[in-house]
Amino acid sequence: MASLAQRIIEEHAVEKPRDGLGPGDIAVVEPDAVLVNDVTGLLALRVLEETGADGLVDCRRQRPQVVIAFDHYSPAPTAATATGHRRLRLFARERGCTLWDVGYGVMHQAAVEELVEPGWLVLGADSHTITYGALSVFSTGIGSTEAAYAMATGRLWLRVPEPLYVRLEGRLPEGVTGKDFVLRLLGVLGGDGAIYRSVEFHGPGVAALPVSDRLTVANMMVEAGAKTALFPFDRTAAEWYRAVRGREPPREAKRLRVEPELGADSLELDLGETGPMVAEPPAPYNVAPVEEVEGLEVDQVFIGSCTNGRYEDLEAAARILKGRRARTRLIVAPASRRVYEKALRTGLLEILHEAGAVIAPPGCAACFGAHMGVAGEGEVVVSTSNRNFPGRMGAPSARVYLASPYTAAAAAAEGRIVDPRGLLS
Ligand SMILES: CC(C)[C@H](C(=O)O)[C@@H](O)C(=O)O
Ligand code: SF4
Repeated sequence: MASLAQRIIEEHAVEKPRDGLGPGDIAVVEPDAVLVNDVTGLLALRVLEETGADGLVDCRRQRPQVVIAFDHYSPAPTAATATGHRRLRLFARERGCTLWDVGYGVMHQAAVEELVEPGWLVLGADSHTITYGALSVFSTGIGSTEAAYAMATGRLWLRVPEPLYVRLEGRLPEGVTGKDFVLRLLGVLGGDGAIYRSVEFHGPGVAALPVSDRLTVANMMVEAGAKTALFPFDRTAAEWYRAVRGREPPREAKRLRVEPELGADSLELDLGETGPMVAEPPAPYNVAPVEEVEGLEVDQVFIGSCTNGRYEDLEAAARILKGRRARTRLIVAPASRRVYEKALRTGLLEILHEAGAVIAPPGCAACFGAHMGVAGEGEVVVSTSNRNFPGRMGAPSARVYLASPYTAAAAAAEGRIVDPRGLLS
C-alpha cells in the first residue's frame, strides 16, 4: 500500500503526473485549511499586497478554511506587535477569515481541538503545523509566501515525500511520556535524519500511546526535518475524538491506516525501553538520559507550548508539584483557552499556583523567547517546548534543556535536574 501521506495528497490533488503519483512526484493540491499566525500572517499579508493578489482572498468560500491566529505575541508585548495584530484583525474581518484572537491559545492546539479532521490536508505558515499528523492529517509547515499563494488561489504544489516507517512496540513506563520518546527518536535520527520524509508510525505500540503523546511526537518530528508525521486513525484516536469533539469521528477515518510496503525504510523502537530524557543545548536532537545531567542547577522552568502545554501535561506537572514548592521561577502556560478552562475547573491551576507557578495566558508564551518569561544571560532553563537553539528563549548565553512535563516539574521542585520518577506520588 502507498504511504498514508501519498494517499492523502492523492485525494487532494487537482494536477498530478498522468502515469500516477509516487514519491518524488509533484502534485498541485487543494488544501482543506490554510493557517497563519501573528508572525507569518503579517509577512503573507505583505506579499499579498505587494503582488496585488490580496483582492483574491475571500475566506467566505468553503475551501480552504483560512485561519489567522494570534499566539506568538499574545497579549501583544509591544506597540509594534499590537499594530501588527490590528492590521491582521482588520484583514480577517474584511475577508471573513476565522480569527483566533489574543488569548485563544497556540494555533496548533486550537486546530486539533476544533478545526482539523482526519484525512484532511492542512498547510500552515508555522513549522509545527506538522502536529496534526497525530490525527491522521497530512499537515505541514509552509513559508509565508506560499501561504499567501494558497490563501489567494486555494492551491499549492507539494512533492510527495518518501516514507520513513517507525514500528512501535510495548508501552511507555510510568513517569515517562511521549516527550521522552520523541527525544530518544530525535537522538536516533539527528537533525536531518527525516528530511522531507513522511514519518509514519505503526505497530502494536501505537494503540497504547495516548493521543496527547502522539501530538507531542508528531510535533517534534520537524526537528529531524520531516515533511509530515502521521499516526493511523485507530480506536485510541477515535476515543479521543469523541471525548474532545463530542461527536462520532467521520466514518471514512477508519481507512487512514499505516501499512508499510515490504522493503520500505523502517525503524523499530520499544516504547517500554524509554526513560526520562533531556535535549541539551544547542539542539533538540542533542539528547541524553536525564541521569547524565542530574544535579544541574536550574533558574527557570517553563511548562507549556504546542509540544507540551496540554491538559495531560499540566496534570503530569501537578502530580509532581502537589504539596511542594518550586525552588525555581516556574511559568505555566496552558496551550489553549480550552486547556486553561479545564485546568481551572479541575483545580490543576490551583495546585500549580500553590506550588509557586506564574500562570501565563494561553499562547506560545516563553517558548518563542518574545515575552512571558525570557531567560537572562547565563541562566539555565528547563522547558517542555521543542527548541533550544542559542537565543531561543532570550539571552544567547542562556542554556535551555528540553524535557517532559514530569522532568520539568521535578526540576522546579528540586531546583536542579533530577529523575522525576523519584518524586511521583
Ligand atoms: C514564528 C514561526 C514561523 C516559528 C515556526 O515556524 O516554527 C515558531 O513558531 C517557532 O516555533 O520557531
Ligand atoms: S508554542 Fe513555540 S513551537 Fe509552538 S508555535 Fe508557538 S513558538 Fe512555535
